[in-house]
Amino acid sequence: MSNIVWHQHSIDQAARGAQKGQNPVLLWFTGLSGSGKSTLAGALERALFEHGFHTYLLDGDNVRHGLCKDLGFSLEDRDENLRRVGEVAKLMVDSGLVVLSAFISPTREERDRVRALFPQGQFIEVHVSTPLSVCESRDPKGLYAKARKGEIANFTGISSPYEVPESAELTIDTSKGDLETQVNGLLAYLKAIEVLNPPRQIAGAGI
Ligand SMILES: Nc1ncnc2c1ncn2[C@@H]1O[C@H](COP(=O)(O)OS(=O)(=O)O)[C@@H](OP(=O)(O)O)[C@H]1O
Ligand SMILES: Nc1ncnc2c1ncn2[C@@H]1O[C@H](COP(=O)(O)OP(=O)(O)O)[C@@H](O)[C@H]1O
Repeated sequence: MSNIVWHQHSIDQAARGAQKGQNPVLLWFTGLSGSGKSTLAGALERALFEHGFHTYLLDGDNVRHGLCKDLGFSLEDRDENLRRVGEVAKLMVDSGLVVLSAFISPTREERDRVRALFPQGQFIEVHVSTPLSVCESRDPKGLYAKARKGEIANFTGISSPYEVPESAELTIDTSKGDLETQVNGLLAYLKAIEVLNPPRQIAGAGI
């Protein structure tokens, strides 16, 4: 690595964000399987998209079909999964996007490693805190039933740990309230931290 020097290009993250009329951030949804990460992140992305914002949603199930198709669910493989996702999310934020991600991301160390890739305030951890009992009763993919029967090894919450975040920016339990209220709460948060209402002018660009 010592022979590789960072090349600073003239178009930077601030310019790309300003062109899109937004301040780029990463919204990191973490929680048990079935807690509602994909549903919440998907509904928030739709609301942002419909308001004209430029977004991208990285979803665990989808990323594991391509970029991370070689990885399983040991703690080492999850670490590598989240390392790759963190780096991809960083590039996407650098491109000026509002990035959303939906990964179980079961350990504090993994989540903090991704957080450390970003300046203060740009990584927003959303703990989807729906209790295990509710996630298990939902079981939309039948995975909990299989895990209980021992047919899936290392299943989060059953035979593999989930470490509850200690300092998430937001916590949402999807067994309480409705999706619309939860999405409105997220939008209000993004508005309060000025992701949604930055100046749109690019100084000196003549446009
Ligand atoms: N052993 C085991 N444990 C947990 N989850 C499992 C497992 N095997 C398969 N699945 C399915 O994979 C989805 C989780 O992938 P992630 O990339 O989000 O996991 S991780 O962040 O690397 O821990 C997860 O998707 P979600 O239900 O959307 O969370 C499951 O459908
Ligand atoms: N906000 C919500 N309110 C009520 N039920 C929800 C909500 N979000 C998800 N669900 C239910 O939970 C199930 C799992 O949601 P999903 O988004 O796939 O979770 P995850 O991505 O965390 O695995 C869905 O099929 C749905 O029935």
